[in-house]
Amino acid sequence: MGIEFRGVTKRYPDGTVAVDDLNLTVEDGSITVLVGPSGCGKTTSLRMINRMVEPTSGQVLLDGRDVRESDPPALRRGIGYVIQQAGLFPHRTVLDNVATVPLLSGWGRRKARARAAELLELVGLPAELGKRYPARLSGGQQQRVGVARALAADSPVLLMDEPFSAVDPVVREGLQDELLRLQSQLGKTIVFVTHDIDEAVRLGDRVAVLRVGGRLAQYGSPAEVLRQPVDDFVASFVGRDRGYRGLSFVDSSGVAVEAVATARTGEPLSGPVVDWLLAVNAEGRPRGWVRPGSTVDGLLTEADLAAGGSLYRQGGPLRGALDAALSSPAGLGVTVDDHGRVVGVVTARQILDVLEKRAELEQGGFAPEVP
Ligand SMILES: Nc1ncnc2c1ncn2[C@@H]1O[C@H](COP(=O)(O)OP(=O)(O)OP(=O)(O)O)[C@@H](O)[C@H]1O
Repeated sequence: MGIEFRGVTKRYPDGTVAVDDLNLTVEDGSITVLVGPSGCGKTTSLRMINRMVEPTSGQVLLDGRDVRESDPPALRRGIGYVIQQAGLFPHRTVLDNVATVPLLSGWGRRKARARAAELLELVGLPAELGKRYPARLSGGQQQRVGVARALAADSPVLLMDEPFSAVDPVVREGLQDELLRLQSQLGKTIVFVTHDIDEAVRLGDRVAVLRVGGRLAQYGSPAEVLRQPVDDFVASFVGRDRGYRGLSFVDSSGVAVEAVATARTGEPLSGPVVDWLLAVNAEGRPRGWVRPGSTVDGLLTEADLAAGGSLYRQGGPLRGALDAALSSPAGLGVTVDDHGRVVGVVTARQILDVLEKRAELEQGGFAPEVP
């Protein structure tokens, strides 16, 4: 179910123009992220979709129909909505929180609770948490309940207003992964508001960058926004290391992975260590590096190793490959397969060469060879 903003302006009674002539199409089944600094009109835009805020002029269309044709309470019941700090009812159990919308929609109590239990499982919460009150959950768990509650409407549209901003960065990453996993199963039309550009590029199929005054600055894929910001505002908003972060959207299959000398932990070394040796365990998974010139008495153990850098999956994003190379004590980024076994290594130099070639092609210097 697509959403379209057509020339939408919102002027609050005190004269504040929160959203100024917004034109934006949210594709069916995609995640569109509204991102921008505080006060740029993200929340106002989101709330005009479910009529919690009415536009001063222009139209918001849901599946081609002006939302003003729908009765607001019915419209809101049919659109999932998740807010910061989950907004759970404190005096209802987790299960009853999630069952709220099905109950409001006239489901019987048993059926609504059964559905709520399924949804808790779907968002990765153990069933026994259903009996608790929200105050007895961690922040991350509360957010999951908030997501489960929004999914209970079983609507094709989900509005999410800074749903993960109150939790710490590690929990937030987990919640983001979970949302992407759910989305790959459910294929909802999601409009997600955040002020965090990293979150925006991680989650969004498309990213709308808004500037203060409620004007759309740029609307495009995460890669476009990072690599081709339309102006200084977008460039500074997406940040200084946007070039590096843009590598998240380039796959590393063009980088030739080279063989690496390895040694097994738990076995003796076969001779003097001249070059860096990658230590692997019996399953072929990397454990760290043996420095050149090291001597090992008896069997190679973890205590003999320099800690390894980050690993990256073969063919995964270039950002991971470059990070693996830069964080490796040997200057060699370790490539692993889907089972975590060593495939080989790459250097930062190889990665930069691939990037330079791409840039030349993109600038139209050379046409790609057609076999
Ligand atoms: N009810 C209101 N009355 C008057 N002005 C409002 C009202 N709600 C929001 N505003 C103003 O409209 C502008 C946009 O607010 P909005 O909450 O949509 O922005 P936002 O991008 O979501 O901000 P934040 O990231 O800080 O939540 C701000 O200047 C805000 O102060």
